[in-house]
Amino acid sequence: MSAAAPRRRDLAAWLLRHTRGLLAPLLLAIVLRIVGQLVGIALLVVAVSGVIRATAADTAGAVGSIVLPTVGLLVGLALVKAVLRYLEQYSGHYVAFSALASLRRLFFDRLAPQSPAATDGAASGDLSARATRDIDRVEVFFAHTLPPATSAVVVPLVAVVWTAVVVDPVLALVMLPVLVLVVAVVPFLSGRRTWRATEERARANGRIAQHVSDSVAGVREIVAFDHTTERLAGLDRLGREAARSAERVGTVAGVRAALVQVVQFGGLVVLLLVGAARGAEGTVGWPEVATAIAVLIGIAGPARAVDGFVADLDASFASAARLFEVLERSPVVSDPEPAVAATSRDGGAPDGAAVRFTDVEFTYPGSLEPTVTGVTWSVPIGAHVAIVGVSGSGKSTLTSLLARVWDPQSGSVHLDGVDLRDLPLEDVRSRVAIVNQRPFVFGRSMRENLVLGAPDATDEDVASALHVAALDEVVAALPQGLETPLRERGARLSGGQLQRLALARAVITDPEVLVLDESTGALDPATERTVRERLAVWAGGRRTIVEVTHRVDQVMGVDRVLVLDRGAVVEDGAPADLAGADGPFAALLARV
Ligand SMILES: Nc1ncnc2c1ncn2[C@@H]1O[C@H](COP(=O)(O)OP(=O)(O)OP(=O)(O)O)[C@@H](O)[C@H]1O
Repeated sequence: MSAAAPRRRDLAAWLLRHTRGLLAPLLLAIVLRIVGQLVGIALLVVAVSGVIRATAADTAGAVGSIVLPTVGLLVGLALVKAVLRYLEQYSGHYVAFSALASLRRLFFDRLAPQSPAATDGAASGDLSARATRDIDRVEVFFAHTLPPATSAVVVPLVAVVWTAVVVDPVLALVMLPVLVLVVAVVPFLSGRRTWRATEERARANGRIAQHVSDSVAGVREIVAFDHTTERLAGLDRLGREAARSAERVGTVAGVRAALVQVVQFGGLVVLLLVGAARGAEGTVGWPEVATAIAVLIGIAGPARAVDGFVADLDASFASAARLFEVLERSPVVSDPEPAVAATSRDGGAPDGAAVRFTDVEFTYPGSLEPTVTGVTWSVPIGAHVAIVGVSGSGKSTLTSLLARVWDPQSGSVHLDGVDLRDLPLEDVRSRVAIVNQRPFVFGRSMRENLVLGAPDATDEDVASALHVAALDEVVAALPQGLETPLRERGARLSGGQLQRLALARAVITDPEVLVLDESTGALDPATERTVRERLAVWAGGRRTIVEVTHRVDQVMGVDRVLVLDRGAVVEDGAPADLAGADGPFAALLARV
């Protein structure tokens, strides 16, 4: 994760930077709110002054001539306030939801190049919580922070200045400390502790999301191994942790809200006493005192908004910090700078190698030992090579380096004579296709899953890919054929069908290099034979196939075999030669 936790000021600047285009509607929301709240105070003042003037009138006619225009003015102000409120809410939420949409886009945009470091085997539940719940929480920052924060300062100030000028400066002076306490002091009491508890609550919620998503994904194992009680106990424990931090946040928020009330009502009492004293001196009359009280009551709501949003704002910043962590992480691999034009497949390496590893060394982040060490190896264009070796010897890692999922710390990997780091990533992705051990399918139709990497594929391309993967007959037997809906993770497919779909999905992209990472292991021997034969026809000596497998007996027909042991090449040659030698490959064969 990121080195240092960002400060709130940095987070606010960061959020605004990513949503710069929304500043105009945000400003509009602020202005509308300020004007609307001033109109609200005016409503109170007009009503109070109307009542005072009416009580002073001595005839029914005089009362009517005061009340009727006052009521008319009140109705007019109320309508204006209602329209302003609607427009403020509209623009505020327009800003908030547009900001959320762009943060969501940004989240996936930044996450993709961090894969697999940030995603593999990692907290997918926690990541989902960040992409949904945390982004939603940031809404508070846009819709419920800047407008109320600005109006909480501006509206009371305007009202107090108006009181000083129009009503009485001493009464206005009494209001000032109340405002300072309510807007600038009480809401920030115990801020650091609450912020820490809020951050902890956000992290605890992330852990709960992770626990639940693991439990759902692993429900079969949980039931099979009778692990339900332990999972529930784990969930309870996480729930209690989240509740403890929520309680700390809630307690402080409650105390602060009570203090704000005390200060505001205390202010009213003081204003009344000062007003009475000045009334007794004859400096001001009761109408002025009543007007000042109306103003203080009118600004109570806008001023209290600061305390109202501070707790939510903490939660919003805690969520923003969790987003920041993901969005600002460096990508694992990135495009070359300046961008290099994609090389054509006719360019070719001078030595005719489709793939060349030169003294490659690679250590996973956080690992102490290198997983791949000193690997020098090349694969001729059009060859079918196999990588074998015991479990954990680094076979899959080697294919990840070949597809530039990772970059080696030293040495280089060349595709058609060009260092992978000098090729645009898009180019590498389109020229090298990997079929993983655990392919993922989306909850869409079989066709949509098949053409994932080749959205413009024709029916002919689809039919040919299905044929290579020996999936044509399977699809033909399905009542809905290719339109058969699949469930996420391929729940409606057998393991072998899933592998063949993944193979067809790679073949249809017409890659130069096809990497098969134990991707036929779930096929029955007859189907596997068919797939191998068809793949050979498809490759036609032009496309290169790199296959990782444990089934060493199946690789006797390939052109070359690379034997890995603890990340190093221990043998490299034609399978028949290696089988005849008394080396590691022969030893692996003997174990079959
Ligand atoms: N993302 C990762 N982070 C840290 N270590 C990893 C990661 N992926 C794999 N490893 C480690 O690297 C080593 C080689 O793993 P790799 O998957 O490349 O081996 P393999 O030969 O393909 O194994 P298998 O035949 O079991 O699939 C293992 O010790 C593994 O634990």
